[in-house]
Amino acid sequence: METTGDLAASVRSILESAGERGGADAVLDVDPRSVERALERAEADGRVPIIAEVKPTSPTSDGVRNDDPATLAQEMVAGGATAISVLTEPTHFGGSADALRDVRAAVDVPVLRKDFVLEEAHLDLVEADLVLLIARFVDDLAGLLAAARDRGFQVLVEVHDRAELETALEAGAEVIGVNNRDLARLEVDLETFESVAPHVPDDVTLIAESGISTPADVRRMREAGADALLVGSAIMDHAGETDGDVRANTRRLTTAETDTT
Ligand SMILES: O=C(O)c1ccccc1NCC(=O)[C@H](O)[C@H](O)COP(=O)(O)O
Repeated sequence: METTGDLAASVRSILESAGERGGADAVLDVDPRSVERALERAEADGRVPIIAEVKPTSPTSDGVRNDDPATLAQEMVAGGATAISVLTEPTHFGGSADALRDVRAAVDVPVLRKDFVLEEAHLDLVEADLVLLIARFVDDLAGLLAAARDRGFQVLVEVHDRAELETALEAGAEVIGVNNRDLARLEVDLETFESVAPHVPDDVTLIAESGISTPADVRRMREAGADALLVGSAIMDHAGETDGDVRANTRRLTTAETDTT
């Protein structure tokens, strides 16, 4: 696992906290909502498949939103979101397992657990339909992927470059996210997705992550091959530039391919 290399101080701190967090007493047995079917439904409806993220704050956010996570998620679904991502990391993102439980009970779309899962016991914190594994931070990606699937989770493996993509493919990942955020400087660059996407096999579900703000960004990522897009900040609007209307912010992105005005 990469812990000391070229990483922002906040990311090193996130990893330290993650390493100290325990697991749970029982091994989970999840009955997941299908991500593939949710994507098919969105495409059939003419909605851009957006995974909208309940992200109270983050090291790069301009503020904190303390709204009820379940209400936020319902508003995102009303705006056309295909799935919901919920941060469960507590110390840097304001997330919690309870938030994810509440969200999953309040919506009927798949819910992604967004966290820094480093070892098998971390998987058992809370049920979700999809769990994130970050290729760079996991020692035995194939082993953790298998452990997650054994519990019933679908797995999103996050990569940032070609080498991490190869690691993910060798481990058997079927859903891959390319993170446009560079974890050394925490800057986003949509060219990251554009440079990695052509090397992803067609049978992999491909997700563009981070830094997607506008309908033009959505169209750009879709043209580069994204089957779905993970969006947090532009929907949460921590700075309150859009009156915090997450339904409208989600709708602006889910309609990006039909409303080009
Ligand atoms: O968002 C951050 O500030 C951040 C900092 C350090 C590590 C990870 C971080 N974000 C995690 C994510 O993957 C994003 O929340 C997600 O991709 C959505 O990104 P965005 O739409 O840019 O909020």
